Amino acid sequence: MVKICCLGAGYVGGPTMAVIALKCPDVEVVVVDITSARINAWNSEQLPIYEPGLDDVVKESRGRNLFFSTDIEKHIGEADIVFVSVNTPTKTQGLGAGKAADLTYWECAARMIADVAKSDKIVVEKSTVPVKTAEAIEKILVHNSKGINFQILSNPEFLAEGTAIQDLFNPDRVLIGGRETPEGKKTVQTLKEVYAHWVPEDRILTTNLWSAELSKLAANAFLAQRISSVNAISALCEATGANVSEVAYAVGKDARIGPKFLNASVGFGGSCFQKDILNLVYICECNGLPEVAQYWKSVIQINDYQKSRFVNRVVSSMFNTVANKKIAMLGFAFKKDTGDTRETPAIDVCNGLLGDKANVCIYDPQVTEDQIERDLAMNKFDWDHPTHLQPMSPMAVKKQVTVSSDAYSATKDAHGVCILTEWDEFKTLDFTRIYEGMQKPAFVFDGRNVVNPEKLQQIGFIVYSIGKPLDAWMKDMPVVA
Ligand SMILES: NC(=O)c1ccc[n+]([C@@H]2O[C@H](COP(=O)([O-])OP(=O)(O)OC[C@H]3O[C@@H](n4cnc5c(N)ncnc54)[C@H](O)[C@@H]3O)[C@@H](O)[C@H]2O)c1
Ligand SMILES: O=c1ccn([C@@H]2O[C@H](COP(=O)(O)OP(=O)(O)O[C@H]3O[C@H](CO)[C@@H](O)[C@H](O)[C@H]3O)[C@@H](O)[C@H]2O)c(=O)[nH]1
Repeated sequence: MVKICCLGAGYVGGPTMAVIALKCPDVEVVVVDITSARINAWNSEQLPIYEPGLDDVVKESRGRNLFFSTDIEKHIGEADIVFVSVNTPTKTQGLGAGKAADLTYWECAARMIADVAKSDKIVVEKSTVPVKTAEAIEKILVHNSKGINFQILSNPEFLAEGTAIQDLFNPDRVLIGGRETPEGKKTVQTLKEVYAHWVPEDRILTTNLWSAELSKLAANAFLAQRISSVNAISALCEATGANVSEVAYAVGKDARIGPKFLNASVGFGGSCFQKDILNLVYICECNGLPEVAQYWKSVIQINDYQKSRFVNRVVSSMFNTVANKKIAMLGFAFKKDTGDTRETPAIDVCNGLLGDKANVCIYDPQVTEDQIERDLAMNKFDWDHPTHLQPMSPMAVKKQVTVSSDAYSATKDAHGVCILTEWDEFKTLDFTRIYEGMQKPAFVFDGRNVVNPEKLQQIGFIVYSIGKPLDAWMKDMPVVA
């Protein structure tokens, strides 16, 4: 029986390994982590992450050929294939701070593998890493082990949160990069056989190591670039009376462009896009390519612009002040169907409103009050660090922020409602009831284009929808971006 051990029981390690175990009953999969609370949760009824379909997948394999453990040494020792899916956040200090990937966790993992391995192993990069990381990892493994043969593969993960299970069941592609030596090719084949249990062969791509590592950063950069492109156009739509949904539809009808990933929004969030583009920018700078670095940096600059544009629109529409006004925030997660708040635009929007002295009342179906407090107390780029390293929530957050358990109480007596996550339940809210409970004039600022602006205007709301023709109320109001 092939034995797999995965270091890192997070958003990637957990679901990915659960699917491998489900699809390959002849393979034993053990997911290990340094955080025992996370492992305990994976072994309980309340999994540590919310992901549609995940519970069923875990239930079917857990205890059969899927295990979660904190005994890292034992399971690395027994494994034939060691996946490493530890976090690779943006560095917050020192050389490359705010841009470069922090490989501390990866290096620790590699040293641990070298330390405890007593038999040959295939080590698989599952985390997103800078191109050429495999070379450094190989050196650590070789220099610190006693004659053991390590083969390294790059197998970046392309799942998106909220659709992780369907993405893993039916991936557009699985990418495996390896050394172009006979042994390297054999190793690629071994991993290919694992995925071949359920992924059609023509979707399993094999490349050299550097192409695989770089393809992951490039794919995220391309995806984020589409969002920044449509968001940039959304600002022009508001200035001219064009409708961004109509423009995106017309543009996306061109088969060369395609319709996906063209939804204008308050900005992209999540643990990957910003981090990976910053990493790409840093790599370009280190390779003497400042123009290329600037090109990708602009994707993030437009994203930051979009978030501040949204806050400024809220404040300027409400008589240029939100001081002491209750603003309801519907949605805090970075997208629907996840409880993940890493780099969610809601943090920036909330901070912007708090800076203008608003009282913000937040409702999100999957995000806890504790999480919101932690997020609002964090410095930028602190998001992917262990909980115990995060600063405590300051009193200001406690004073100005409340969390509600439903949309109706969150919006009660509010002056304005900001929609920041496209949860399905927000599409079917009773907005007449919400309007009746609010201060007048009542505003809705839709950062995800989930409501029908005309219908809400008929109820009496003043409505702002990203990139849509402006409400008469806002037409002549200058907005400083
Ligand atoms: N989240 C996503 O949707 C996604 C998708 C594709 C790729 N990625 C990439 O995958 C990697 C992991 O992302 P994530 O979202 O799962 O992160 P995460 O923070 O949810 O999980 C990482 C886990 O690794 C553990 N860890 C750290 N050092 C360890 C060690 N030495 N041994 C064992 N466990 C250790 C941490 O305790 C944590 O539980 C990142 O590089 C990320 O860029 C993420
Ligand atoms: O048209 C769109 C599509 C997405 N978003 C936003 O973009 C962010 C990221 O969304 P998405 O890409 O769906 O989720 P992630 O889980 O961040 O997944 C991305 O990042 C992962 C981590 O690297 C990759 O594996 C995935 O392929 C890649 O889609 C979210 O805030 C979305 O709301 C938009 O604003 N408009």
